[in-house]
Amino acid sequence: MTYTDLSEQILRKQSYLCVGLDTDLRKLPHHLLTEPDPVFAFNKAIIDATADFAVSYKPNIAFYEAQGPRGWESLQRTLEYIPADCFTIADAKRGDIGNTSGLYARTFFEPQAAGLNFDSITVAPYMGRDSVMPFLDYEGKWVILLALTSNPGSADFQRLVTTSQLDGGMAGGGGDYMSENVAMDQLYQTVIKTAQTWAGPDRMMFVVGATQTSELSRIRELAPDHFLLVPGVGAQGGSLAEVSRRGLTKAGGLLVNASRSILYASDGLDFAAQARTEAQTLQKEMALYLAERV
Ligand SMILES: O=c1ccn([C@@H]2O[C@H](COP(=O)(O)O)[C@@H](O)[C@H]2O)c(=O)[nH]1
Repeated sequence: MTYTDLSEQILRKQSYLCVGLDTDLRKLPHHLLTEPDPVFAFNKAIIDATADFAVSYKPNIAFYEAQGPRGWESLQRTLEYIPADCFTIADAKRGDIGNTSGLYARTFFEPQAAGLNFDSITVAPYMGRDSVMPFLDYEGKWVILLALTSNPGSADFQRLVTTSQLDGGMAGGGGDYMSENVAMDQLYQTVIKTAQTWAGPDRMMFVVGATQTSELSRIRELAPDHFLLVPGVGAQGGSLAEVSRRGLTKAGGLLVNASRSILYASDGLDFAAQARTEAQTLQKEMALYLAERV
């Protein structure tokens, strides 16, 4: 899916909702456990119930890998079932030396390899350029790079202040605090600046937690046109209003993820109906913010 396609879907559906398919076998409604593939049966019902209000689906790969081969089959079935007008994200957080990243890219982008054909994958940036480029070798596929994550531990490394030489140094651009030829940035800011020399907004997004709204305006300055994947609304308590106020662009520019708050709104027979209500509530709020944006 292209940048323009995604932006058009957002405007058409009046939504930038990404439904996170963090499907935990232990949390499924009991009546589904007799299905041949309970995880797929659950995902199918959730997708049917939420597709009117979502522009994207994000299976978190950990939930499928934890079930061994049958989890992988559930993932394949789920991906095939997601409507073609929705942007698909493999939340896998991969990245390794180039040779190995190439195999990860094959896994998630080449249907004839592992039976998966995602639009995008989340990638950890800390092994640098050569660990990310193999994903970008796949034309039309997207990298979603972890920048400032939603968890408390994001402060351990991502918020550390780093220095870089402006005259031919690493960051390529001005820093938040300047002294002569040295720019000082937080590490996540260096990630955002440097990664923009690897790919443009048409192939790369950044992960920014909904719990990090104090940094969001600065992030928008650093990456004015990039889509941001924003998890952390719902169960993690992030504010959709704040994220939208600081992050929305003319093209939309946001994919806001909610997983548990939608998937597990009810554990009874009405789980899909309750998931639909949760998704619709978020979409209605998003439509208001889309109308208000400059
Ligand atoms: O910074 C990050 C990066 C990824 N995630 C993932 O998003 C979902 C959030 O789930 P909720 O149930 O809506 O909290 C989950 O798959 C995380 O692994 C994140 O939360 N923060």
